[in-house]
Amino acid sequence: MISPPSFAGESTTISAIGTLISSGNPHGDNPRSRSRLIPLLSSFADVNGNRFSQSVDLQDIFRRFSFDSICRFSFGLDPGCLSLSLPVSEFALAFDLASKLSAERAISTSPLVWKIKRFFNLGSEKKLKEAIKSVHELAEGVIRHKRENGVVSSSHEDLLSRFMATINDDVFLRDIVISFLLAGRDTVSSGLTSFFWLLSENPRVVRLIREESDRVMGRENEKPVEFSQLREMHYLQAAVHESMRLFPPVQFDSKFCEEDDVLPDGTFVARGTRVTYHPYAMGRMERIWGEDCLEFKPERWLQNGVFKQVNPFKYPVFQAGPRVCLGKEMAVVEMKTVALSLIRRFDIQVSGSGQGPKFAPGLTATVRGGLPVFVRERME
Ligand code: HEM
Repeated sequence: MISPPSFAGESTTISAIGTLISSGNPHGDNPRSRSRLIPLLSSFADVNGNRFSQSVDLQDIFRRFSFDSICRFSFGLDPGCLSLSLPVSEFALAFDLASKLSAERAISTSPLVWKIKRFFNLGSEKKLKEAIKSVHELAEGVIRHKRENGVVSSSHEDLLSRFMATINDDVFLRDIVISFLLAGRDTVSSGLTSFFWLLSENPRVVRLIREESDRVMGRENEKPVEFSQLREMHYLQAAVHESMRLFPPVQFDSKFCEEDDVLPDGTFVARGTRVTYHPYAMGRMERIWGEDCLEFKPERWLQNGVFKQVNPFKYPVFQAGPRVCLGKEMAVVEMKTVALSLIRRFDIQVSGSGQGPKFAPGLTATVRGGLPVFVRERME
């Protein structure tokens, strides 16, 4: 039986994430090539620290971060997408294309259209087939690399090694690699991207997060946050949850009914029916969240200053019931650690903000055109 992704323990997760945020050179290679989140954003921040200068696509940076992070955590590999040169990862590109084309299938007017294209190997279906082939080859490469480097039997530190120690089926292992990339990469970067858009519109929330973290960690403390400190930051926890209420990374999700069934409210669902739950719509329903449902208000999650979790069926951002997200805790810890390290260090302003983000079709919410921001060293 494989343990869920939090097997390494939250404090281990934090230290692995911390390496990606600020470290130079974990393997003794060229420090420039291993620059991470803070050095990368510093390179875009205004040198005098007193005005905003060039803009950078924060969504792209977060996608690179979460790709490096999930590869390290799940496969013990480091693709180095956060290097200062912002290298293009073949794996990430093929993966993005396959996700985009799969999502476009779901919104096509009739499944007949893509089925005909697939049959004749035409247009988007031809491209999808090629992208899937690349993803498969690259995922198989990850497994081969681990076998050749002999890390499987000695190290169980990453998830893939754990699977490889007990499972010999290469197709199964390949699908594990792909599932974890899909589940853990774009979701976290999407959550962070929307959070920074909301923060840019709500400086009051930034101020309160800073005040809370200064109280817990000390104003001048530049060390990475510790897990015990993170647990004390109820306002930050509330702000991250509130952000995903309004902008859930998985905006909607469908299931197909295997047998005739009846929903708890008495609705009959025939076998084969597609049933969709919609966290994006639910997060904006007055009936569920009250009259102020469209406001970004972390306080709604606090009772006497303490974060209060809500029923996952009211807030199905991570699904609910037996198929709830296995990486939920890790994802929230990752988001809080990254957000905090940037909020404490930089002032980040979305360029041309005012309009809400517009999303591109995809399996996870992706802002069309990215999230251009200006960065400067923190002023207050
Ligand atoms: C903010 C970040 C995340 C969000 C919003 C999120 C959301 C979700 C949702 C909605 C599902 C259900 C999908 C479905 O039933 O079709 C799911 C499943 C899953 N997630 Fe996450 N996820 C996040 C991050 C992660 C991370 C970082 C990992 C791994 C390290 C992960 C691993 C998984 C796995 C393995 C499943 C499948 C569980 C199963 O089917 O039993 N997730 N996630």
